[in-house]
Amino acid sequence: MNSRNSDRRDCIYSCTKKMLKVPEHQVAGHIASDGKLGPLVDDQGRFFKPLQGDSRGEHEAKFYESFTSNKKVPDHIHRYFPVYHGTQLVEASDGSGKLPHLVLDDVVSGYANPSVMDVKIGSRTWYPDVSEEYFKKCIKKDRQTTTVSLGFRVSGFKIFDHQESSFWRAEKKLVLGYNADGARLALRKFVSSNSPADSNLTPNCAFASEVYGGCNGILAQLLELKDWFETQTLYHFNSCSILMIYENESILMKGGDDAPAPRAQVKLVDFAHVLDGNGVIDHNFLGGLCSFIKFIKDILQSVEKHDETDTSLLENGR
Ligand SMILES: O=P(O)(O)O[C@@H]1[C@@H](OP(=O)(O)O)[C@H](OP(=O)(O)O)[C@H](O)[C@H](OP(=O)(O)O)[C@H]1OP(=O)(O)O
Ligand SMILES: Nc1ncnc2c1ncn2[C@@H]1O[C@H](COP(=O)(O)OP(=O)(O)O)[C@@H](O)[C@H]1O
Repeated sequence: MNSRNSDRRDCIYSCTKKMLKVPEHQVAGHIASDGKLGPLVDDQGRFFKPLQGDSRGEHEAKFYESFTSNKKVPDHIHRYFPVYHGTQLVEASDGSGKLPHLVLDDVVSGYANPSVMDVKIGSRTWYPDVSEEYFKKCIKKDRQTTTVSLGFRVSGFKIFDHQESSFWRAEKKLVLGYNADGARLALRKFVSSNSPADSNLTPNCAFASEVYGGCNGILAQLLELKDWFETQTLYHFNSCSILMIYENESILMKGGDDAPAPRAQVKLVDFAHVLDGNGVIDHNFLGGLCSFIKFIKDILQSVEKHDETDTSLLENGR
């Protein structure tokens, strides 16, 4: 491919003449490659998600409009959602001309080398009144993945590999084939410093305490979300994902004067299937979230146990 063609593929100009690119850190969903329709990002920290057909896009835009102005949602919960900046006509990634896109904050834009994981929450991705065809498609995938058995499934992830100074991306086919052990291993691998590419290595969970643990870590954020989900009856978050993001360079610099915090973040994304809660708890999301939290807690406990054993061996001079 000559460089002009490759420039055309990766860089698309919007109506405002801002350079838009295929997101480097997208880990799941529809991807804007090979002439397909998918999200784009600019260099100002904005994420442009094309409104999907068959009303899903309109539905997601309506959710953001409602959620953004909903005074019943506490401020500390708003921070778990990407900031919404309305919709905008943008040159679509599939070359089909200008299409409406949701304009969102790009939640990974502040990171140089983010590790990112998308986990779809809930023990079912279908919901009442969907078409028979959609129901069948969803239930098939829900049974084939850990959605039914665990109440969540890993949809995709990438890790910044320090040894190689490059990103390692989990293969989508393998990720969708995980059973409970596979999901557990992926969650351990996500916070490990040993080579993700080597499937024979046991993940060392070197970053687990800093990323999953601590008062600002992933677990604390998930627990804050759980608190809200235990009482909120405003929305039902069908087929919605939790994104986990952190930067591991900062952890490796620990102890250094300039060492920044790992900035472990939880964000919720994908609201194409959100329904009104109608005064009913979102049991599907809440149940999945509790199960996911248990997996994260178990990893933290196993790391703490390991550290305690090391300390007692040292104290006993062994
Ligand atoms: O197209 P597929 O089969 O990859 O399915 C998409 C899912 O990919 P998956 O293979 O489960 O990781 C995809 O899941 P992720 O975002 O990858 O977790 C979505 O569920 C997507 O539907 P929607 O945009 O939320 O309405 C799904 O898209 P639709 O097929 O519903 O358009
Ligand atoms: N606001 C955002 N900022 C950065 N990345 C995002 C944002 N929203 C979604 N993503 C990335 O795009 C992926 C797919 O998003 P999603 O909304 O689920 O799309 P789809 O509807 O195609 O499944 C996520 O896994 C994440 O990597």
